[in-house]
Amino acid sequence: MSDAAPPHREATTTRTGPHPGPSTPSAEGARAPGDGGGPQEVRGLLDSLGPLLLEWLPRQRWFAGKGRPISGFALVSATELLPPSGAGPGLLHLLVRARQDGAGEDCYQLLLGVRDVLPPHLAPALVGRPADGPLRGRAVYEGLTDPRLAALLLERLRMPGRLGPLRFTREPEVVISPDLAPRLLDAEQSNSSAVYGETYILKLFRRVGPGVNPDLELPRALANAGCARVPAPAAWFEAEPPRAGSEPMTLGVLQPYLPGSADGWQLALGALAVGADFTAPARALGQATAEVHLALAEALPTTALDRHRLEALAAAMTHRLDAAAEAVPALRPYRAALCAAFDDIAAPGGAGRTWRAQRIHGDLHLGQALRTPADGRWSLIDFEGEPAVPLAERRRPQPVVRDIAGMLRSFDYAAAVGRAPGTGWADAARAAFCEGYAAAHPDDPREDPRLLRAHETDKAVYEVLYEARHRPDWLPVPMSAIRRLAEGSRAAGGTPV
Ligand SMILES: Nc1ncnc2c1ncn2[C@@H]1O[C@H](COP(=O)(O)OP(=O)(O)O)[C@@H](O)[C@H]1O
Ligand SMILES: O=P(O)(O)O[C@H]1O[C@H](CO)[C@@H](O[C@H]2O[C@H](CO)[C@@H](O)[C@H](O)[C@H]2O)[C@H](O)[C@H]1O
Repeated sequence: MSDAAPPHREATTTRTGPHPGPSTPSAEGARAPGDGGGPQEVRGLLDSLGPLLLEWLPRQRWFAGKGRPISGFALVSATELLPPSGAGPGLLHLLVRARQDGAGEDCYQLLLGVRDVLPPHLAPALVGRPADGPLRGRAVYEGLTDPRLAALLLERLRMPGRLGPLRFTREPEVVISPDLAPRLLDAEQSNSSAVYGETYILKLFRRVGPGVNPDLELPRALANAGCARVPAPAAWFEAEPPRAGSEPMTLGVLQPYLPGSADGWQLALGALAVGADFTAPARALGQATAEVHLALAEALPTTALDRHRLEALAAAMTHRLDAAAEAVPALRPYRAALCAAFDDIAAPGGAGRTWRAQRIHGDLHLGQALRTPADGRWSLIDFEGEPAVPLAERRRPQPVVRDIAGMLRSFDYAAAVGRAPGTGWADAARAAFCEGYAAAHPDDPREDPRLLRAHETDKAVYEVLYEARHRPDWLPVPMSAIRRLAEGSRAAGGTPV
């Protein structure tokens, strides 16, 4: 296939056949809808959906490759969860690789409804009508928006088992009642979630890859360790590995829904709107975070953060900064000053004392903490880590300071978005969070300001890239932190964050 081929055409003809390229799983691993659909039918399916996906996929909030055109698709698997019958909808589960020039490939999970006639309330969910192929002329739409189809997915989790490459598992002691009415969350998300009868929430991962997703792995480990700060997975589903020797892909996790809960972001903005301080909730959140860290360190392996690892950490932070500055030129004037914060931790005695690395949340911010109104108790959710980071990296042990820095940045974000006058509100919330953490954990993050500053800098760099890609209007929020952190770094000896 010529690289000069128009993307539209290429997308319809790329690697759907039985002889995929080296990085593409074999189409023998792909299942076509209907009974025993072979490679011909598989090829026909993606050929006809390709042009529609080319338009639709980049518009989805959860599409990770924003700003880079898609140059081709490859089908990893196609499973018919429900065949269309008469006026009833069908449900097709697809794993599709999208290739982007210069950016490799990402595998996405799609749940597509299929109907001859799309009812008006589902019209906004339309992906399109294929011009040819097995779905020719039918309405193909985002399946989770259709309550009948979302209900079907819960039914699969309720009655576990296998279907083609898909494997549904339920914790043996969990009983899921039938007929829990579904509703799709319309939150700005990296994935998609459906709530069932205010009892369960199913998170459907969108960008998927081989290996257990930490958002299943860590909450399960925490539940087994008796930590009640995290909703325990009740059921989940995976895809069998497309290649021998590779690991299954986690596709979705069902967990108890915390009804009436509000997330820390909403609560912080609410407090800012009425000029209230946030120190009591921040202190409690620090304590909850410490409890989760302690439980993770008990449940899963830890390692010492020795000099060699600190050097590797500093090098990785510098590398991320360079990649971000490549994409966001506004970062470039601050590069040298920001690098100094990373170099600081690699210098002898840079992290004041020896810390340990362990499994952590990985993308902790106020939106990942839910508080239930009845008892004011905080729970943590979404242990997936930073969506842009490769899975293997997200599953590595890291210093707990990374999570702490994430939450400290979040207080700063809230203060900026909630237009706090001056830095007092954020400073007080940040201090209270650290106090709460230190009261419940033997390690006090304030004892090592250089390690904390390096992590806060690294997080702010990540946020600059995140905002540039997803919410350009918000770019000034992390950029003002970048300026402050660079200033602190330039000042002799640096200013503790
Ligand atoms: N157990 C839960 N109980 C109540 N609401 C939840 C629960 N889990 C997630 N949510 C809601 O769903 C939203 C998205 O969940 P999250 O796991 O953060 O998804 P994503 O990774 O796609 O951002 C959260 O912001 C929260 O409002
Ligand atoms: O919740 P996700 O796992 O999708 O995390 C991503 O999106 C977050 C925004 O929703 C982003 O968080 C940034 O914005 C928050 C305010 O909306 C702020 O509280 C965080 O501190 C800030 O990092 C997160 O970085 C990103 O990975």
